[in-house]
Amino acid sequence: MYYRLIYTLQLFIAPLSLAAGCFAVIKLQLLPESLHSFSELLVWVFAVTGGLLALSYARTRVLFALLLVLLSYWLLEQQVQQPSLHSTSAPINLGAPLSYLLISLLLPLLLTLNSLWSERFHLMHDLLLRTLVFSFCCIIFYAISQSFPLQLSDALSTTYFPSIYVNHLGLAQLPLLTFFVCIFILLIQLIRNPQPYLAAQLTALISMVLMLQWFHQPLTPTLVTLAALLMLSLAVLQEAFQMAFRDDLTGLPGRRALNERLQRLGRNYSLAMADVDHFKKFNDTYGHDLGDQVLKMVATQLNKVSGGGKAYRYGGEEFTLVFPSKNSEQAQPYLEKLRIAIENYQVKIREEAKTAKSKTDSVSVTISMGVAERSSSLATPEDVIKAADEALYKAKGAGRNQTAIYK
Ligand SMILES: Nc1nc2c(ncn2[C@@H]2O[C@H](COP(=O)(O)OP(=O)(O)OP(=O)(O)O)[C@@H](O)[C@H]2O)c(=O)[nH]1
Repeated sequence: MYYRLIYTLQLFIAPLSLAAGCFAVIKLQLLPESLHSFSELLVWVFAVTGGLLALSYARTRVLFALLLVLLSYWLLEQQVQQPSLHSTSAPINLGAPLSYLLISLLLPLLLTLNSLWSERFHLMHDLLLRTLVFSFCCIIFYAISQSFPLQLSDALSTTYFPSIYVNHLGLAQLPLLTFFVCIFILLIQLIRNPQPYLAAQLTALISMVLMLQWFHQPLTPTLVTLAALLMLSLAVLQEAFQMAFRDDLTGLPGRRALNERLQRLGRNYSLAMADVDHFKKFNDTYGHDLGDQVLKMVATQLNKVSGGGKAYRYGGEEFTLVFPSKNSEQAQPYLEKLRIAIENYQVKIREEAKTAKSKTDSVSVTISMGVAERSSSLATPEDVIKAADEALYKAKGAGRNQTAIYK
C-alpha cells in the first residue's frame, strides 16, 4: 500500500513540474515578447511530435487526449480569444461565450470518456471508433449550438445553486460541476491502476481548466497547452521505458534493469537469488491466477528490502536482490527478514478462485535464498549470480525456507 502510494505520487513529479514551471512563466512574465509567436508554433510542433510518438507505441488514448487538448486550444484561439486579444477594433465574436462554455464542458467530459475507454481493440479499429464517437459528440454539440444558441448558452451558464456561487471562479456551475466529477473519476482510475498517462492526463486537465479561468492573459492558452501536450507525450516515453525495464506482473524492475544495474556495481557488493518453494505444485493445486497473485505478494515483500538492497524479477518465480557495498554476511539479516515476512503472509483466496483441490480461505508460501559476494574468484556479476544460484540450490536441498551463503 505504502509503496503503491509512493509510486503513484512519483508519477506526478514530471507533470506537476511542467505545470508549475508553466504557471511560473505566465505569472512572472518570463517569456520575452520575441518568443511569443515561436511558442504558438511550438504548440503544433509538440502536438505532431507527441501524436506520432503515441501512434508509434499504439497509444490511442494518448493520441486522442493530445487531439482534444489541441482542438480546445485552437477553438479558444479562433473563436474566443482572437477578436479581443489581437485587435480591439475587431468585430465582437457573438459565438465566443458559447464556444468558451462548450470547451469548458466538453474538454473534461471527452478526456474522461477517452481515459475510461481501454485500448483493447486492434489499432485501426480503435482509431476509427474513437474518431467516430468523438466526432459525433462534437457534431451534436455544434448542431445544438447552431440551432439553439441562446438556450444552450443559458443552460450552460445558469447558476443553479446561488447559495454556493463562487464569484472568483471563472467557470459557470455546470461546467465546474462536470469538471469536479471528471477529476473524481480520473482520480479513482489512477488510484486503482497507477500509470504515467493517467497522472499526466489528470494534471493536464486541471492545468487546462485553470487556463480557462485566466485565458484572457496573453500567452496563457499557448503555454498551458504546450505544457499539457508535453505532459502527455512524456507519459508515452515513461510508459515505454517502464515496458522495457519493469516487469508487468509484479511491477518490480525486470531483467533488463538488473543487467543495467550489474554494470555499475563497483568492487564491493553481494547478490542474492530468491526462489518460491514448490511453486509448480502450488500452481497445480491453486491455479495459475492465484500463482500470479502470490508472485505479486512475494515481489511486494521483496521490494521492502532494507539495508540498501534492491529487488528485481529475474524471471519466472525467481528474484534477484542486489546489495551494493555489502558482503554476504552483512546482507543475510536483511534477507532473513524478507523470508520471515513472506512465510508469515497469508494470501486470501477469493471464493471464485477456490478449486476442487483446495477450499481453504488463505494460503502462504515460503522462499529459499542463496547469497554470494564479489571476490577475487568471483570477479564478474555473472560469476556472483552463478554462485548465489548454487547457494540457493543448497538452501533448497537443506529443506527450503532458508537462506544459504555461498562458501
Ligand atoms: N503463476 C505463475 N507461475 C509461474 C510464473 N513463472 C513461472 N511459473 C511457474 O513456476 C514453476 C517453477 O517450478 P520449478 O522450477 O519446477 O520449481 P518449484 O516447483 O518451485 O520447486 P522448487 O524450486 O524445487 O522448490 C513452474 O510451474 C512455472 O510454470 C508466473 O509468472 N506465474
